[in-house]
Amino acid sequence: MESNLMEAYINKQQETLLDLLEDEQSIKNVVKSIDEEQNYLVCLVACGSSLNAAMAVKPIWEHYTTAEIVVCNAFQFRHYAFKKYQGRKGIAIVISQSGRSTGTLDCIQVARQMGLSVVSLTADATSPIAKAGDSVIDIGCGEEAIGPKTAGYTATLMRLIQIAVAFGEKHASLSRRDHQQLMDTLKKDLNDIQTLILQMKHWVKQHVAWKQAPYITVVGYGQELGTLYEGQLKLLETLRIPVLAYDIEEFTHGPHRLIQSDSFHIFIKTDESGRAMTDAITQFIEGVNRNILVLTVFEPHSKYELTIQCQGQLSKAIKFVIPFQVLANELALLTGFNPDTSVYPEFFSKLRTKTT
Ligand SMILES: O=P(O)(O)OC[C@H]1O[C@](O)(CO)[C@@H](O)[C@@H]1O
Repeated sequence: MESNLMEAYINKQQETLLDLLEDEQSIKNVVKSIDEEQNYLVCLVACGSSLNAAMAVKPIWEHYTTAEIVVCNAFQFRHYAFKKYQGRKGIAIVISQSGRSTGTLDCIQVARQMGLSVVSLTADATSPIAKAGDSVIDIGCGEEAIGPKTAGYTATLMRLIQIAVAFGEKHASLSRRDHQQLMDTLKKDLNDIQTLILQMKHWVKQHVAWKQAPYITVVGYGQELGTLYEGQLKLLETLRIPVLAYDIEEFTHGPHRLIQSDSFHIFIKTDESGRAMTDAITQFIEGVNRNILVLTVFEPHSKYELTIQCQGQLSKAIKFVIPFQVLANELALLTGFNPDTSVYPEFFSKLRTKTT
């Protein structure tokens, strides 16, 4: 029995992602219709967790396409991108899980004035953002009726990964066989999401002191920066305490002073260049407190480490965010706060950043 809606959304991710993986045709049709040239521009435009998803997949896009990939939040895009990119050939992929963020919607008109064609990526085919695009890709997760998004975030990631890989196949940087292999590995990697969720819930039960965290730092590097920002957003949306995300080396230039007897620290340790620095910092923190969690692709070599199994590169963005989602919901529930609750119900209508 699930305690709240957020838990239900977290739990439905494995099934949704595996279903999305089987549904590639709509993506291929849209990608086929895009007529890209040399020096092609792809702007990924979004707000909040949709922006974090764009950030998390940028390295995958850069790996499989030759396009210039620009990730831009909606405000920056509307007010500052025009001069820089006007006249360039390309597309804007306008991402909004609800399809109702007004700033993101306005970006569609700006993109057209810049000469870009627009692909809308949304979970609501009847939304203003779906209607305004030249073409629409359904995120396929249905409505997520609470503030802190989880299912919509990973479904967005999956769609953006599928589009990047479809571009790769179209331009023969990926053979059909390589494409199939990539997708088969991704499928295997996604098959144990539910186990990862249970593992994380077990971890929370053994670390209930984390519910008292006055603040948390989240540190990582390389391709995992988008995941870091999403992890930060999830924790602060539910726990409503400061959560600060830093690149590994940046953490050593000032933010290290946040290491105190009652501070809490999460690290993402992958097979890129920051591994040794992560080990050095966690060893240092251990001299001050024991409130450390290291999410890693490696076998655990200390009691702080929790291994996330990823055979392929495509699944990392999806799987590394799951522990943050579970932590965010379970710790908030332990504090007595249900993250399903709308904290300021009148906020969006007053600020007009979302239509109803
Ligand atoms: O993807 P959308 O629907 O445009 O929403 C952007 C952000 O707005 C929120 O719905 C509320 O701030 C977040 O949950 C989400 O990340």
